[in-house]
Amino acid sequence: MRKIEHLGIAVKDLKQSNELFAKLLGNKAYKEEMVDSEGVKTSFFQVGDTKVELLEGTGPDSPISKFVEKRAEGIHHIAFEVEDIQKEMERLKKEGFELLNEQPKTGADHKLVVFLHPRSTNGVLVEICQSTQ
Ligand SMILES: CC[C@@H](C(=O)O)C(=O)SCCNC(=O)CCNC(=O)[C@H](O)C(C)(C)COP(=O)(O)OP(=O)(O)OC[C@H]1O[C@@H](n2cnc3c(N)ncnc32)[C@H](O)[C@@H]1OP(=O)(O)O
Ligand SMILES: [Co+2]
Repeated sequence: MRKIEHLGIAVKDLKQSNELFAKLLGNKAYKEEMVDSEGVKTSFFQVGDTKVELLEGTGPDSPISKFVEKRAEGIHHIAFEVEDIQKEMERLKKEGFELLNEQPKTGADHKLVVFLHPRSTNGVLVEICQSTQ
């Protein structure tokens, strides 16, 4: 794995949180993007060599809405950048991690993504992602 690509933070209101994080980080989100397949609206902030991804659920079945409902707003996942996602999926499967999807999915910000179930990663939802750019 190359680096932490982003930290995903679940929020109730993306607009309000964009303002809050712009104040906190001293710069504005560089993009907003809907990912209908995941039921999320996202925004991205560059922080040095990595990013913060804010996520608001778009409906009650969204993983983000469920997370906020069951727990609270807060850190939702950690995303690691990989060079070859298929190769990394094979490696992680062999190591006994539980992959949540059989094939990479299209994520936000020009990425292919795969998630690992938090029960196989000490309670932390892990995303691995490969750039498509
Ligand atoms: C925008 C695209 C992409 C990107 O490009 O960056 C994204 O980041 S999308 C982010 C949103 N998408 C996802 O989160 C997809 C992967 N997640 C899932 O498949 C599910 O959320 C889940 C992790 C399998 C949980 O789903 P489910 O079992 O239906 O939910 P429950 O609410 O019943 O939770 C079961 C169990 O898991 C715990 N949980 C849920 N979410 C998390 C989390 N983010 N981190 C840690 N633990 C989590 C939840 O608390 C339950 O635990 P117990 O109560 O102890 O059973
Ligand atoms: Co993410």
